[in-house]
Amino acid sequence: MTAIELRGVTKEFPSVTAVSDLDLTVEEGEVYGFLGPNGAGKSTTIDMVLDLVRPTEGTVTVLGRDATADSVAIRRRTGVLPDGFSVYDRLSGRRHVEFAIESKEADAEADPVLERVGLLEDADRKAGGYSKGMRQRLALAMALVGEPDLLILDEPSSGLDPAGVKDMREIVAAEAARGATVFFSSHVLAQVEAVCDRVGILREGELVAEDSIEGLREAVGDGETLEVAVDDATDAVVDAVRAVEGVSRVEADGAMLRVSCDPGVKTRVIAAAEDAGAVVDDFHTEEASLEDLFLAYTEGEAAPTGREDAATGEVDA
Ligand SMILES: Nc1ncnc2c1ncn2[C@@H]1O[C@H](COP(=O)(O)OP(=O)(O)OP(=O)(O)O)[C@@H](O)[C@H]1O
Repeated sequence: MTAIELRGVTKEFPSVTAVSDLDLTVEEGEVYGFLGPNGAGKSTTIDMVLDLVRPTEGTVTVLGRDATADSVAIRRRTGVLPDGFSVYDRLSGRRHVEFAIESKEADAEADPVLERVGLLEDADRKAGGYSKGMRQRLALAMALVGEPDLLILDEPSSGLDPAGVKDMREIVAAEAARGATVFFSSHVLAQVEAVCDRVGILREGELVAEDSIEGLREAVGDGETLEVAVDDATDAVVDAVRAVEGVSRVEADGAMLRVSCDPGVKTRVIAAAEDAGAVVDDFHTEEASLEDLFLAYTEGEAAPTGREDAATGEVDA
């Protein structure tokens, strides 16, 4: 069974098409990162999965059920951490979790889940006095109630300090290990890289890439940057390196050369620099960061070749 399946889903608002003919499949047990720039249609997609918004066209199936017809049953097996969660100021943290237990009719106690998110000591305080990070931990606690089959986390690390981000990452890993599916939308790309098996990148309502991070790196192609520390990055050295086959770009910053090149031409780059009179002190390669990949897929003409294949999921990981 797939956890989330969208087929030909379009959502038109009066002035904008937020999601356009979207096909998306999230397998059971998968941690799926959902990325895209502002306004790409991520929240609208999540809202359709949760039946808060109805598609103009297409079908949404969640945990094997129709998202519209069976929304109550789906909600009972789904934990949601919404973007911009607001607390009931006068209720305690514990009361919030109890409320989640009651509304899901879960056979669960509040304290273990409060402890899991690090809020047990503050559980009896009014949530109105919680810090932003504490509110986010509370939202996560409510999402975790009743061991849901599907966790939908919209910007889960928002407002969390580094310790909170680490806790959240460990909780996502533990939930996945227990067999839950996690659908994770985020702008914090390092988070996505750390926890997700696969990512989908949405752009103007369409899925422009879907693969493992590794697969996306390969699809982008020239994902490698070689940093070479030399005694003196003269014009002659830069020109010699630029002339090496497989080098697409060279930047000189003081005594540091940054070389964008195909994998496998490293040795020739170093040799060319030395032949041109440079003394190479040190070198190392950097893989394309997720930021680089994200920009490559979402910014205008810079979209990489292979994107069309990636969009149909045909790029091998
Ligand atoms: N209720 C609505 N009425 C009209 N337009 C809407 C509505 N909800 C969303 N939109 C529009 O649909 C498009 C997609 O918005 P959406 O909130 O889904 O994007 P997003 O990827 O979640 O963005 P962000 O990262 O900024 O939260 C935007 O152009 C937005 O203005």
